[in-house]
Order: sequence, then C-alpha cells, then structure tokens
Amino acid sequence: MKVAVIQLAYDDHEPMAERVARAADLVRAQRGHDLVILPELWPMTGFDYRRWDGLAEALDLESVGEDGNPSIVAAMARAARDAGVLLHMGSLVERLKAPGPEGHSLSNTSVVLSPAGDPVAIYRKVHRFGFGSGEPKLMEAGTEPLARVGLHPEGATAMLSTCYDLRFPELYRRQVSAGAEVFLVPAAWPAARIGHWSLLGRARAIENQCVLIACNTAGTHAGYEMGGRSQVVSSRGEVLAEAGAGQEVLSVDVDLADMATYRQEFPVLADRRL
Ligand SMILES: NC(=O)CCC(=O)C(=O)O
Repeated sequence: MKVAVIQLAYDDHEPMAERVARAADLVRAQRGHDLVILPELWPMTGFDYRRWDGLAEALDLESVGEDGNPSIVAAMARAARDAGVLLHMGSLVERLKAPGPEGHSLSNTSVVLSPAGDPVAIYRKVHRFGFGSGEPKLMEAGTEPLARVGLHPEGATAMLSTCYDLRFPELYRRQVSAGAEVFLVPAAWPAARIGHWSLLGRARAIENQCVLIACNTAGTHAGYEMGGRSQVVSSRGEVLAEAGAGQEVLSVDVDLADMATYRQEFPVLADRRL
C-alpha cells in the first residue's frame, strides 16, 4: 500500500478558503497513492479556539457557503475523486445537528472519503484536549471508538483516532481487539511535547503490532509552534519514514502482509489477559 502523509504547515494569516484550496491541490498531487492523510483541525486551526464556532461546518457534501466556496468535505471529496485516492481528510470543527448530552454543538470530527468521494468512515475525537478550556469546554466527546475503514489493495482494517487520543493506550487495545491492523492518527501536536508524540506513536504500534500512520501539523498558530515529525511505523516498531519540522509530504510503501507474518512469528497479542 502506498501512503502519502501530508504534513501541512499554516499560520494565523491564511484565510480558511485559501488553505482548503491549497490542501486540495496537495491531495490532487498524490495521484498514484492508495491512501492520503491530512492533519487534525487544519482548516479551522488546531489551537485558535476562539475562531472555532464561527468557522464550524456541518458535514455536508452538497452545500456552498455564502462566499461561493463548497463545504470543506465537498472540496475534499472532489480532491479525492480527482486524485483517485482513499482520503483521510484529517479533522474539522463539525457543527452538530443538535447539541449533545453536554450541551455543546461542536465536535472534532475526522472523515475518510473513498476514491469516488463518498464518506466511508467518521470519527469524533473521544479524548478532548485542553484541560477545561478548548475542546472540553466547546466540544462534545466522541462516543464511538471503533470507526473503521477497509484499506485497499490489501484489504486490511484501519481504525481512526486523533492526536491526544495517543495518550490513552486502552483505546488502541480496544481497537486491536476489534480487528485493527492499522492506526490512522491526524494531529495538531505542539513542538513543546514532540518527544511524547514520537514515542507514544511508536509505543502504540509496538504494543499492538499494528502499523501506525500519524500525520501532524507544522507552522505556528495562536502562539503555538507545531511539532511536525509525522511518522509511519511498522507493526515491528520500525520507523519507515519520519518528517522534519516543516511542511512536507511523506510518500511511503507499507507492506501490510508483513504484519500477519510478524504477528505469527511473535504472537504477543495472544498473551493478553483482558
Ligand atoms: N490537539 C491535541 O490533541 C494536542 C495534544 C497534545 O498537545 C498533547 O497530548 O500533548
């Protein structure tokens, strides 16, 4: 499986519509890959909480905004179709149809689009980052931890999670117990804690004998320098590719068949005591 990891950089000045157009062009340039992934909350910015409510969008493949631009999901669906790729479009600030149990109308929502541009998986971030401000103050927590997507050509099962989720190993153990072979993780993880990002991603791959494809953000916004260092880690724990700190696209061949071989050679998952 050929994967493109688009480590997008952005700052506070680029209007959202321009960033969406720029990301769509980057996706189109990845024709020939099987899977393309973008980071967390890149359209609305990962850390500028004050802008989220004004920029939030419903998940909508049809609508055109007042500015004449298509919805973000529609723009990404078009890019996926143009490139002929399975596209994990990262996450956006979703405006929910109705407030959830905690009274919030927003969610940090990831969408995966098929090469035909149809949504095939949706994941709402389960562990909200912000310690009382930001996500927990403004967003509902996701309640569905097992969002899955079939990967072609090998037919492996990928499961979705987002950024801060990486700190909660029980989520990934649950996913592997439900059949996950690949973890797809978009993020907006700051440079200040980038050592944790690298190590936790590798740990989640090793302890679950899964491939990890983790796409971080670059640039600086709302005063936070983002850390980059997107990575693709094999089920053996080998780092197949790692980005630097700036904008970069990783293009990686991932041998999914090797995961089955490795799980047979070293059957640690069989020794789980749940
Ligand atoms: N966007 C996030 O979830 C940030 C997570 C983070 O900075 C951390 O876990 O550290």
